[in-house]
Amino acid sequence: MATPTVVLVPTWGAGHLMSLLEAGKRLLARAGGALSLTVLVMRLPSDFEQLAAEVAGLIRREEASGLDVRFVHLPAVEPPTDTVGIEEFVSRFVQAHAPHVRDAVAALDRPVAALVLDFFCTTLLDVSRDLAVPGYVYFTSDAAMLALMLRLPALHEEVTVEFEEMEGGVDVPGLPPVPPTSLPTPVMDKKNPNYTWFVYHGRRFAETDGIMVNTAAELEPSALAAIADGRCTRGVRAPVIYPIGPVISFPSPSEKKQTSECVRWLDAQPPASVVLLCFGSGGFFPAPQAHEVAHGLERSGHRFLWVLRGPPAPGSLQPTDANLSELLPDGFLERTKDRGLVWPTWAPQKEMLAHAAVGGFVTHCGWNSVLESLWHGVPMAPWPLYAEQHLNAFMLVEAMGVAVAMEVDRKRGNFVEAAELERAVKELMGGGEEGRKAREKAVEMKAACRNAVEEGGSSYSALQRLSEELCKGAVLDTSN
Ligand SMILES: COc1cc(-c2[o+]c3cc(O)cc([O-])c3cc2O[C@@H]2O[C@H](CO)[C@H](O)[C@H](O)[C@H]2O)cc(OC)c1O
Ligand SMILES: O=c1ccn([C@@H]2O[C@H](COP(=O)(O)OP(=O)(O)O)[C@@H](O)[C@H]2O)c(=O)[nH]1
Repeated sequence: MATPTVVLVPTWGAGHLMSLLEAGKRLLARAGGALSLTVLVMRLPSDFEQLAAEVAGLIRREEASGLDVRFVHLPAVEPPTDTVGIEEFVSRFVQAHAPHVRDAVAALDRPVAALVLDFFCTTLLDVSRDLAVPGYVYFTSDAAMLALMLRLPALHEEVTVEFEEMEGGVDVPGLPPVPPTSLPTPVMDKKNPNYTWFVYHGRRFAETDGIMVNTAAELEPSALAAIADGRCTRGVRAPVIYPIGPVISFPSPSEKKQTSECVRWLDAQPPASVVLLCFGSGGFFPAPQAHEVAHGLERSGHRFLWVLRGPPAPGSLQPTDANLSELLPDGFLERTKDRGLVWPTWAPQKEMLAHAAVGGFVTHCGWNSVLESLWHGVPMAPWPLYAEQHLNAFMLVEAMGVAVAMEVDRKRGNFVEAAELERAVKELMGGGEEGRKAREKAVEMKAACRNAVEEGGSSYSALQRLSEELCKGAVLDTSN
């Protein structure tokens, strides 16, 4: 019999595709040759040209890796043109692929052990049901966000006004009461279709055979316990949760490129002396905000490495390389040249966080960035920008204690004043009690992350359980 296959259905964001693929490869390793991977690839619309090229590059690298991973390209679909945001767009674009997903899975020449769907793809649970194949979700973000999404269908009924208008914090079991201003962007506006899609996905998560989540039991014990106990899904069966993280994909030695100039700059700095600022695949600053950051960094007196991107070109969602003379105050680069570097393009973030010179991280709180920071024991100052990042920021400070608080004005486009950045950087890099505690906690989390994925660790064992579960059910024939 051909090796049974696990079918992965990713979406394409930087933090989604790589993460799901890496999780799939770890599952293969645990199955010891008893499973293979099939990845269904959706053709991106023409305005995602740059992203499509990155996805194609990634697929070429994986195909050359010698692992049992096959890529199946799905026929193109007409993208929806009347959507209001990324959440609605991705959900409807994926939904339009359902017949192609069904045909592609039914046509596979090997038994299918399961469909593993990115969290925007829950409409495809209908396909798994139709083909009688187990359906799982891979959740690329944290257990806190998962708890909120599972709780959302009931919260929607209980809270009849906008969350911002309610008294007190939002009740999500396993989390401290969540200030409405820390909710993910789509949850801030109930009339928006993005919100409706989030309620939909939250409801469908409870129908899965299991949810793999990119966290470790030791990082978020309270949120994970609340989900497992059914407190987030009262009245409905609690989904089976597999915390398998941190799932971080590191380049293999053969994939390692030349050392970047920004990493060489770090080589010349003292240990734990540099604050790194980097804002994910989508973060950028217009000139007024860049000026505030520059003044804040200059006044902090600390060494810095600042990854600064400029606004996207018209019709694109991706930041451009920064034009530093347009974005920065006059004379800033000259005045700070002995202790700072502004890097205007994509940066090797994982390598930078691994560097001994980096002592703190001002981050947009994308979950992959958070995990990379914890993996290296680097404490953070949160500057959330979009998606679920405000919730992540809240959890990093209030529940995990690995970050110092920073005031971000969400009503002014997540604006941070120079004086506030200066204060937070001083706290993070030296200064007071809050910074000291965050540094201590980050070191604890580093050990927890590494233990979790080692043989016998909590995430290793969760992946082992899942792999056994999938191998047991992998005799399904979808061909009839
Ligand atoms: C699929 O393509 C993209 C997805 C996102 C995106 O959008 C998003 C919207 C939300 O309201 C909540 C989210 O959690 C979310 C997540 C998300 O992608 C990133 O996912 C990471 C792991 O979950 C991470 O936590 C980041 O914070 C998210 O930004 C965004 C995007 O372009 C920026 C896509 O192309
Ligand atoms: O200049 C950059 C910006 C981002 N990243 C990587 O891109 C991913 C971003 O994922 P995250 O979930 O943090 O945020 P998103 O970009 O999805 O909002 C992380 O692996 C980062 O290390 C990087 O390598 N260089």
